[in-house]
Amino acid sequence: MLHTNLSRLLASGGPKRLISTVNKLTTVEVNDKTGIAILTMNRPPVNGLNLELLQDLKSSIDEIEGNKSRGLILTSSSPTIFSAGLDILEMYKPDMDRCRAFWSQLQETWLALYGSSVPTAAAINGHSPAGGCLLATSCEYRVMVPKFTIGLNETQLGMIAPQWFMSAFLSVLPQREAERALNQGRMFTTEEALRVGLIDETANSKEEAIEKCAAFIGTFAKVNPLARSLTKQQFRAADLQQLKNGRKEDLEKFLFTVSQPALQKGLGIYLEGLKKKVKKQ
Ligand SMILES: CC/C=C\C/C=C\C/C=C\CC/C=C/CC(=O)SCCNC(=O)CCNC(=O)[C@H](O)C(C)(C)COP(=O)(O)OP(=O)(O)OC[C@H]1O[C@@H](n2cnc3c(N)ncnc32)[C@H](O)[C@@H]1OP(=O)(O)O
Repeated sequence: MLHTNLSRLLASGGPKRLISTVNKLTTVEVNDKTGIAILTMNRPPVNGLNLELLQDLKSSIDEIEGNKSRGLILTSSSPTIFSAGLDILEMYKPDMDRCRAFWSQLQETWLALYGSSVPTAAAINGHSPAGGCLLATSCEYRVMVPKFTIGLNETQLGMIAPQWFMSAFLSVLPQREAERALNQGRMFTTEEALRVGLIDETANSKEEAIEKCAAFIGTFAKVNPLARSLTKQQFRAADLQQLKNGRKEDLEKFLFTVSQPALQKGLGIYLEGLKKKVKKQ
């Protein structure tokens, strides 16, 4: 079968062409034979989504859209973290001009990924909280390696996930499951995520996860690309439009939220907790 051959080729490490080294925090590798692009996040230690990583992600997505790749697989160069979500340092004691640019870029990058015309899949090779989960659920397919966690934990930080985070989550999970998980700020283990349908498959390694993502993308090999992409866009149009219409209001809500002293206090305590955890190990 064509898609099986595609995934074998990709996994075999077959002929790969590095077509972009321009961005500092992401790389794009397109397999010459399969035409599938692997977009890798590379911002140690945890792929925290700061302004620059979000800019590089957006520019890599644009590049993949422009070079006629047959699909996009999003993954991470870290062996244990897909993405730790938004870089909390962008929200803690922020410079308000940068904070504005940061949130606007997050909106821009999400619109590009969720609305991408090429088939998208996430090879989740590590923990994927909050913004990491947003990236994964914005893709059409998810394959995750065991012993990691994924979910929208915003309420655990005293924050509210914006409507468009919920839209991506709701494109994967039924409303009842999604509502409960968001209210709890629940992080799912790989096994739990598979059980509820937050991920589609598990894989024993990053390579196998990429292979399974490639197999998913291969299922479109015989489908008319324009018909496929317009169908996808119709499914996602209302979610995309909702943010496009409300971008300014969403930005103002975010800036208001981060300027609240109670939120700043909470973030400070949360960051301290992350650092203490490091010292204990
Ligand atoms: C009505 C209102 C309507 C709408 C609302 C409007 C606006 C909404 C407002 C706000 C929305 C905000 C949305 C936020 C979404 C997010 O993404 S918030 C970020 C959430 N992320 C997390 O909670 C993850 C925290 N990190 C971890 O759990 C662990 O680090 C992780 C499991 C990822 C990895 O663990 P481990 O391998 O053990 O690594 P360490 O914990 O040791 O971490 C290494 C260093 O990295 C630092 N770090 C980790 N995560 C982050 C992060 N997200 N941001 C910044 N820094 C991070 C950690 O402190 C360590 O730093 P050190 O080396 O000690 O300096």
